[in-house]
Amino acid sequence: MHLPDDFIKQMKPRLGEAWDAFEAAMHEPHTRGVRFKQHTVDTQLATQIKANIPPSIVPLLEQPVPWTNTGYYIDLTAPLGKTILHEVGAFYLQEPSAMAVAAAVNAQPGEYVLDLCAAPGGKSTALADQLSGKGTLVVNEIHPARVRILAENIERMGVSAAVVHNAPDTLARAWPNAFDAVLVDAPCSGEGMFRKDPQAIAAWQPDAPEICARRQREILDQAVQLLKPGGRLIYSTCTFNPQENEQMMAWLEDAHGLTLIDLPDWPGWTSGCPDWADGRPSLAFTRRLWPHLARGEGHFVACLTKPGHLATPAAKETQTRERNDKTWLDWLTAQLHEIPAPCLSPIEHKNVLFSNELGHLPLRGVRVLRAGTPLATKQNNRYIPQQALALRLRPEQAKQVIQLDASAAAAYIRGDALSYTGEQRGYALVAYEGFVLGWVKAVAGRLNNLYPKGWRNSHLI
Ligand SMILES: C[S@@+](CC[C@H](N)C(=O)[O-])C[C@H]1O[C@@H](n2cnc3c(N)ncnc32)[C@H](O)[C@@H]1O
Repeated sequence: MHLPDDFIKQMKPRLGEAWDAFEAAMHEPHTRGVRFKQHTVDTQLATQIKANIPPSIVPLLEQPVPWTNTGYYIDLTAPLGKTILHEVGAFYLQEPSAMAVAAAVNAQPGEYVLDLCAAPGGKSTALADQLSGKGTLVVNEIHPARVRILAENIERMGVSAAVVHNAPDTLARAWPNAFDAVLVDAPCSGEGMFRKDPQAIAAWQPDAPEICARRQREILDQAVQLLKPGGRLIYSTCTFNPQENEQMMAWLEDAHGLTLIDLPDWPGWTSGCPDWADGRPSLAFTRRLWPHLARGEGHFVACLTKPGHLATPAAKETQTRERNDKTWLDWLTAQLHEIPAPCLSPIEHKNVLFSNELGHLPLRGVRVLRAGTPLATKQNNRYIPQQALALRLRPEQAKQVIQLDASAAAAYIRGDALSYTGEQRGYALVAYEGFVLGWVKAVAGRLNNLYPKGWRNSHLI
């Protein structure tokens, strides 16, 4: 790997004595990580978390990522992306330093949270875990192809969120002062991706930091409008230069009157460098991960508050066709012990019921890819459950659950019918190692496989 000459020219004088260690680390192999769903975790202690992870995955884990309680380092060759459990959203493969961003957001159940630059969804899926189904999570992506990948990951990970597809200024016009927390995981010059992705090196130009900074200022102008007074703006990049980091935060404090607040001292992270901007002490409240100081590719994270006090949400503006429909509620109650709140009053579109994840946010003026996840298809007043509903559920939430072993789980994901000697009849969830795989319809002697045809796969382990 050859670092761009102009990158060396820019960074070497800044890093001074630390340059040699940084350069040596940039020639080491990159790091790789996996983040488990919060609901697999019933303790804060990393050593005990492992006990709640699917047994077949445990041997593939190295040590915990120290700044999160749900992440582990994994070997570059660990085939986690090819497993059945990855397919059904038991975990998300994520670059370890990126895992700190959700910790900085620290979303609280009940909050309105916006992930403004969300695709492919690494941080969105972590924010959803923090909200644990209580609150409103909106994930936005401007790029048409990337928003589809985001929606797929939201569905695969069983996330309670609305997926929207807009430029930030459109959202700011539609939803001013609407969010308790807005995450701007900004498009950046990607210097922290150099080890992992040779294309990031090829795409880097000497003026990349300045070009990216211009775009980041435009996004941040809109992000501030979207925040409630007193709300939090979390900003992150995976790049090293100060134009997109400390200098951007100094600009944000001055241009919009926001105030930087101190972030936790995550092990191995350092404070941002005030001297790389105008020396203001508040820049030390930001955090940086350097690859020569901690195991990760590199990240910058900051959290700021908007002046004012958090107020109550704007009045509800109902534009959706909500269904407090008895047949639907009866059907849901017959299937589930515990019904996720957004599933109670779904939105119907072309005979498919979608969970309603937008809370009080009005739909007018916003391009919505999915107001929620598909729950069921309606056919002659009967409901056929959708895969996305299954993936939102924990096995214990359903009235009928059939546990599968590894070979039956593989057969299910392939799309095979499964023989069955049990007593359950009708729709049931099938689960493997504590995670829901999908729906079956149990009849005498057989489980009819409802795993969607387009998802079936014979090559998973
Ligand atoms: C660093 S990536 C986000 C990664 C994501 N948060 C995750 O954790 O998976 C930045 C995203 O911003 C999007 N983006 C690019 N230009 C944008 C703009 N002008 N406004 C908003 N988002 C933009 C990119 O398409 C990209 O998906």
